[in-house]
Amino acid sequence: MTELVRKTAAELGALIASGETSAAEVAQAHLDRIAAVDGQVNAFLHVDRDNVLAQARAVDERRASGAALGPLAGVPVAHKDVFTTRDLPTTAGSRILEGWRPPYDATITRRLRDAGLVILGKTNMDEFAMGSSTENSAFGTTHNPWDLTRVPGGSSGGSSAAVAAYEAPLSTGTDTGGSIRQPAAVTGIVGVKPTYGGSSRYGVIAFASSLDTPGPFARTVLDAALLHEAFSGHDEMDSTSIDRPVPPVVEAARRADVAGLRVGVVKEFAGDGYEPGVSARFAEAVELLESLGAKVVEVSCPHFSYALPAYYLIAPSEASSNLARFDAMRYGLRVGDDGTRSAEEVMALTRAEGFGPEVKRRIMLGTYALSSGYYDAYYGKAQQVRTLINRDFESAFEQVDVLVSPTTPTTAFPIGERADDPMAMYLADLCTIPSNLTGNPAISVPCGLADGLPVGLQIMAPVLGDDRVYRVGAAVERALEDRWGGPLLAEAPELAEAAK
Ligand SMILES: NC(=O)C[C@H](N)C(=O)O
Repeated sequence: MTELVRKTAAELGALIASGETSAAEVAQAHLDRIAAVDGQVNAFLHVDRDNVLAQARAVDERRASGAALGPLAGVPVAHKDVFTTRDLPTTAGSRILEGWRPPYDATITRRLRDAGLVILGKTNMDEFAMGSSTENSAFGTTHNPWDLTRVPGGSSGGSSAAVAAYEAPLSTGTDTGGSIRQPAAVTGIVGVKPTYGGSSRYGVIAFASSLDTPGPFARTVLDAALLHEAFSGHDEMDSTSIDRPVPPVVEAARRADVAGLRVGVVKEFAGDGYEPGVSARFAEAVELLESLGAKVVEVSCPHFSYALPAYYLIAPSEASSNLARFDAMRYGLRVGDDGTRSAEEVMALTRAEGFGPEVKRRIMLGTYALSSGYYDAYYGKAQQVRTLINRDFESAFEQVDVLVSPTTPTTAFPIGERADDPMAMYLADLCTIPSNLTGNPAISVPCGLADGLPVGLQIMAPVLGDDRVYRVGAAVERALEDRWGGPLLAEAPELAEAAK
């Protein structure tokens, strides 16, 4: 592994800006790393080497011609395969979109291109972002770089694995119920769910539109903040985009202090179902915050226990509506269209073959929850629970500045362990779902190892208080790195590199 792929995005940006290295060299180093390890990790679904090098050379030319470029110009980024890219396929991990080439870029894709970031490729994911392990991808499972027999989390597991395996310094994901924070936690990296509406959903293939939130993955809190800042800001193409200044996340990540901050420990997120190693690392992180000058109190959020069941009514309901667009006429797969069948028959055959079992399960759940006679009992009730969870957050944030919990109750589980047990899979998002239901920002930062596997600390803040999660996350990162003598990821076993 070359030194270049171990650098942070901030370091790479500075090295490229000073001319010590070029965007082309950085891109080549990452392409070599992908070639050497992705056969084992399977983080990427699409990589177009020539296109990567052409993008990098174009950035080097822009710089040579004196163009003013941002701090991440020339730095590679990998996109979850749910962001449309006009020069690469976009499948959302589904057979139904296999081979689809979007005619346009998502706003986030376009903004990062304009800022000079180089798109390395598209990463694997659970089909339509439904899952917590990437095992629901139609294109094979991604492996956790810490232990290749385990999952990298999900649904954005390709993006977390790519960053943890040094195949990319930065990646994007989407978090509907935890799909950025949970994979970040179990691969020992940083992942952020911004405030809902703070990151554009335009060109992001929709799962549950009132919950879907694009966000960054990185190996440091500062890198995540730099990426967050680079793609954020109001987007008139997304009707739920917030027209307010972007919270000062980079400044907050540099500030990295917690003195005088009030930190609330969520009482409901402990006990049965939490691995002892996860609870122990979490308790130590809370002590650390106290030793850094934070005032720690326990806070009760009584309705958080209903978040998971409410989510599994709301998210499938929205999905059943959003996924109706895959009708065999407009995009991707078309099965049985031999001139003898009606459009309805072709649609039914295509959807039966094109969607995997988890997607079908959710379409059925959602269609049922929205059906006449059941709507008020299920969907309507779940929306009321959402209001109660929002009130829990509001009253908590009258007492404290941030809330903390473990990101997910367990470390990375073995591939196959939960594949046939959807309920066990859903529990991975127990602690992350409340902030999706209400739009609050939250981060996961590494807080240690349990039996050799990474544990994540979740920090949640009030809506539009994204800077606060970066400030506290960076303080924890700095203090733990001082204690450990370096980043947690340095503890990960080296992956064997395939010969060229
Ligand atoms: N997509 C997500 O953010 C969450 C979740 N694991 C789900 O399956 O719905």
